[in-house]
Amino acid sequence: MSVNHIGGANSREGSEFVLESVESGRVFDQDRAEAAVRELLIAVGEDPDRPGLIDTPSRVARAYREVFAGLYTDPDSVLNTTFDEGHQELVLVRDIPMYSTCEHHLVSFHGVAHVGYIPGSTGRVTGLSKLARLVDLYAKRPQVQERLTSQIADALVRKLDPRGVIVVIEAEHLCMAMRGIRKPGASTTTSAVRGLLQSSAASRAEALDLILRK
Ligand SMILES: Nc1nc2c(ncn2[C@@H]2O[C@H](COP(=O)(O)OP(=O)(O)OP(=O)(O)O)[C@@H](O)[C@H]2O)c(=O)[nH]1
Ligand SMILES: [Zn+2]
Repeated sequence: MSVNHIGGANSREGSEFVLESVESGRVFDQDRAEAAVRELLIAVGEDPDRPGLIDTPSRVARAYREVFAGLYTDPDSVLNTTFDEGHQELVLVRDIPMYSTCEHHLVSFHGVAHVGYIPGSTGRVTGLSKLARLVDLYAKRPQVQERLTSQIADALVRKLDPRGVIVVIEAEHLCMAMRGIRKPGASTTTSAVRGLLQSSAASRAEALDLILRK
């Protein structure tokens, strides 16, 4: 058996990879997930043995494994590539497509994330793609939008020691669109600001202007 923190600690004790949750230490269990989906189909009044559904439990289990892949990845491993550019101003990646899963209803909320930071005194920066990887990692967990936003900001603070961080997420929650209150098109915006982008209204306004500019 081996434990795989994708992109992180990766030990091999056999031929099979086991995905272990970074937070809980529990592993992804394909058989258990399949059994649970089969039970759910029965519970809603379906016949899981009819031809159209026969492969659905294993398919859904594999899909969940992918949708929750961020549980098995160490966030600190994502920002391991850093380089000193001496850059002291804002670095901002806008409109990063984001798909996450609402932990209350296990349906998608999706939209875009904007991630920016002002490097620390050393001017150390990270690869631009790493910002999108960080969004992906935290999005691919059972989430609420507020926590997702904060976790991205806090990981950047931890790893880059920046002067400031700003994360803004705009998303539509399918649990509000396809059921419940049924308000398709309603959009939720959350932000997390740290350091200079929290303490300086002028710096924050400048960053927000760049983020929200169409
Ligand atoms: N703050 C926050 N709320 C969320 C998020 N995702 C879903 N929710 C809300 O979580 C709440 C769960 O409320 P409950 O009353 O326990 O569940 P429910 O009966 O299904 O609620 P309704 O969706 O209003 O039908 C709902 O109001 C959802 O809109 C999120 O990311 N952040
Ligand atoms: Zn929900």
